[in-house]
Amino acid sequence: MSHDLFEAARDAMSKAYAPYSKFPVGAAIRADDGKVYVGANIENLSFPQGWCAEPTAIGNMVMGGGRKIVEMAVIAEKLALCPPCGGCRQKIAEFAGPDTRVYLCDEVGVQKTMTMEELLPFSFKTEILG
Ligand SMILES: O=c1ccn([C@H]2C[C@H](O)[C@@H](CO)O2)c(=O)[nH]1
Ligand SMILES: [Zn+2]
Repeated sequence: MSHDLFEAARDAMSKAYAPYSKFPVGAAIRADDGKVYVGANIENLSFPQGWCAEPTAIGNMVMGGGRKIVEMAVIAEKLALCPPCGGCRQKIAEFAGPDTRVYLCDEVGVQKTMTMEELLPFSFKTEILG
C-alpha cells in the first residue's frame, strides 16, 4: 500500500467526532476512478445513531463518482487496530471484490493486511450455490 492512503486515513481520523467512545477511527479508499475518498466515525448522544468511519468513506466515494474499492485503509489511534465491524464488512463487500485488500493500521503504519474474502467469508449472495 502506498503511503498516501495511510496518510489520508490518518488525516481523516483527526476529523472523527467521537466524544463518547473517545475511539477515533479513520478510513481511506482508493477507488476505481483513481481518487482517494476518506471518512471518520461520527457519533451521537443517542448512541446507536452514530456510525463508523467506513460508511462515511463509502458514502463520499459513491457521491464523488467512485464505484469500486480498489484498496482501503482503516486506522485507529493509540496503537489499537480497528478491524471493521460486522456491519462495515457487509458495506465494504458491496463495493469490493474477494481480493480487495483492506489494510488495518495504527498510528505507526500498516499492521495487518486482509482480503475481503478473509474479512467476510461465505458472504450473503442471492445466487444459488453451485
Ligand atoms: O468498524 C468500525 C468499528 C467501530 N468504529 C467506531 C464506532 C464508534 O464510534 C467507535 C467505538 O466503537 O469506533 C468504526 O468507525 N469502525
Ligand atoms: Zn463498523
